[in-house]
Amino acid sequence: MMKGRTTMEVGADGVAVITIINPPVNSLSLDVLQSLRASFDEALRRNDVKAIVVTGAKGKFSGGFDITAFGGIQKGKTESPKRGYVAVEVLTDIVEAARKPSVAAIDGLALGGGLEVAMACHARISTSNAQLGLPELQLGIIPGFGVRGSEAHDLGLVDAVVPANELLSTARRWALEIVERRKPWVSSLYKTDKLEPLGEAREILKFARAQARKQAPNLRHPQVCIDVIEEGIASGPRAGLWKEADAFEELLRSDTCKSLVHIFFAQRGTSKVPGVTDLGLSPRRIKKVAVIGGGLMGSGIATALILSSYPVVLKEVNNKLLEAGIGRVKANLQSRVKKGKMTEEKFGKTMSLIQGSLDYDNFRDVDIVIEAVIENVSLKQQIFADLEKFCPPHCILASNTSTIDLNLIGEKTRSQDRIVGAHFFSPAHIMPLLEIVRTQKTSPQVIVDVLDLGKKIKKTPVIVGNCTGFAVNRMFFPYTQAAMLLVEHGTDLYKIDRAITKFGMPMGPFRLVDLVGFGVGIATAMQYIEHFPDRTYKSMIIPLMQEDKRAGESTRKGFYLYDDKRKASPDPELKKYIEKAREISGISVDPKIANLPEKDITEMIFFPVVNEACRVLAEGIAVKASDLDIAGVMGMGFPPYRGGILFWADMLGSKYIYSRLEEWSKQYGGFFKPCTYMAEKAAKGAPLSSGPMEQAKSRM
Ligand SMILES: C[C@H](O)CC(=O)SCCNC(=O)CCNC(=O)[C@H](O)C(C)(C)COP(=O)(O)OP(=O)(O)OC[C@H]1O[C@@H](n2cnc3c(N)ncnc32)[C@H](O)[C@@H]1OP(=O)(O)O
Repeated sequence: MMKGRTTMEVGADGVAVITIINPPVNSLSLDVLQSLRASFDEALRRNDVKAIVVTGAKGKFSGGFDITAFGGIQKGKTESPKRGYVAVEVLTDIVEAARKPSVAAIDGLALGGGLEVAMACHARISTSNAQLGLPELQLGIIPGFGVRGSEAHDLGLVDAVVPANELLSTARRWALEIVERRKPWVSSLYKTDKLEPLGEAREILKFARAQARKQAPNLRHPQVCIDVIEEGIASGPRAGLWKEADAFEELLRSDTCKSLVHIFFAQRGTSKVPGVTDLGLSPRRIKKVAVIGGGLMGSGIATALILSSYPVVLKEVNNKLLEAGIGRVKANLQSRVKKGKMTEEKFGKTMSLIQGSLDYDNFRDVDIVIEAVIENVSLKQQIFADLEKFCPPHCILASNTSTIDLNLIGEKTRSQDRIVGAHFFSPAHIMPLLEIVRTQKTSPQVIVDVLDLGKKIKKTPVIVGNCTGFAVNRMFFPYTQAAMLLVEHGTDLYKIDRAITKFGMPMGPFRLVDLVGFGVGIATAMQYIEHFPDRTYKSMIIPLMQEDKRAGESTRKGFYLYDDKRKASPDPELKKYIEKAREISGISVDPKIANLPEKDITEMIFFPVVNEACRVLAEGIAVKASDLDIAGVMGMGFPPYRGGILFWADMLGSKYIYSRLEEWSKQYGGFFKPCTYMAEKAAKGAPLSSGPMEQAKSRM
């Protein structure tokens, strides 16, 4: 079956309009490229065609090369096109070198290969809002940036910006004016007016290389991108094109590219949930939201909502707390103003969307309530019973709890079908993940509504089942515990944080505990001790430190010491707490663990996380492995270029991970014991992400 095509219509003015058609984003499949080539051949052959306009159907120029084709090439199922086929043969030798001029008419988007098609034309006309960019670095290939049409005009990337309804007529006229030599006939490939002399260019590239190394030390493709640019500048455009073709072929097969392409589709796949999103339900419109609790989480959630233009009622129990809550929202927005991301006018408008309240009077017309009070079961039960009385019967009742069973929260109501978890990650107006927790009674309509709200406030929603810690906190509880175990057995704690940040996490486990605060750390550890006693590593390090009034960054002392600027530095005093903790647990320093190489540190920290992710998958808490990959990337900052926790694990192989965990569990105890699911996968040499073998008893 053909995957996309182009059409060509020749007008009385002698302009052939070639339209790319491949919904939903007019991506450039090989079929589209073949057809583009055929349309160009025909336009060049026909005597009634003087000039060409290239555009995309339904207001989108093109979203770039067809990413779905990458998977086939990477797995060796489909052949990749001949070396240089796209960039040299089609775009340069047919489009750019054509005897008749072409103009790109760009609306919506021109990304990646889409922008390259536009660049191969001899002029570009765009709408002011069109999105132009080369986002390929995000896929592990080259290169990457993006601008809007009007900015592209300032940069000289497009030649004119016009309203959408004048786009085609302007492009046609422009194309004819090139024929008549009233407008310049420009080949982008040979343009040099923005290039510095070679020596200077090399200095700039050297600087760019250093910057890229600093920002992305684990990534090779940004460096390759710079190599290709240098080749183009030093040896000429065609040499650059061929180097690009070779680099593309190589990078396409890299683990980084495979991981990032996986993340691209996994992210879009989180909102596809069998039995929920395939029932034909449309999301109901949410006009007004209430948030209960103006603490750190509540104020962050309220900020996220008003930033996306939702009117919000923020409820607190007294004036003082209410003022503090609204003050936090204000501070969140002010920080955007300071960074130049928000104008004063927009600040005022956004703040006007929030209304404080001390009672439920303003709850009579809200469509969803998000409760974000402290983690106290009876308090939450009371709130939900009140909500049932004061809110309209259609209103969704959501809780931001990170640990408490939702069935328990809704126990005193008859509204179980509209109770749902909306678990945000702190800071809620910044972190991109939203865990939507459903119980067996939550109605699909409610889930569809919350999914839609999540997307509207620019979160990536992941739907999970109800259990202690849900998906993210549950998968990652062994992250800190493994770190404590290693320290008690002799690894230097700062070495652990260094190894883990080198791996690509935004911060190591100790820096993270400092940030979260020891109070929260101990409270959640208690939950794990209660619910997963067989595999919780109990260390006294944190409680001992807390007794000494060290409670993390907020007290300026935790595993690190913090100065006025929140800069962390190691503290030699920690030794005494670690030694005391060892005394209590009866553990002595193991020379092997004291001298662990970084690779082993990383594995001993992350394989228990993989193990727990397997349990979450086997229990049906997540619908599919890729949802857990996204949850870890968006909620914990697991490096996307490693594809997410289970994707990464599968690259190492289930057998290897299982054997390492087995070995450690014999030496260091049940904390490392591989779960049954992993044992079964390893025995068959099957990928961990392949899902439960028997129908898992779904907890959703
Ligand atoms: C040779 C070149 O250098 C190589 C390349 O061109 S590589 C490709 C470069 N292009 C990109 O990276 C763009 C990737 N796409 C995007 O950023 C976004 O999808 C977008 C901005 C185009 C649209 O975003 P949005 O409107 O939010 O819709 P979104 O849900 O992301 O996409 C809609 C659908 O189009 C698909 N899609 C988007 N871009 C695609 C592409 N380039 N190829 C194939 N499918 C694509 C998505 O998978 C999704 O499919 P689904 O409905 O089955 O889930």
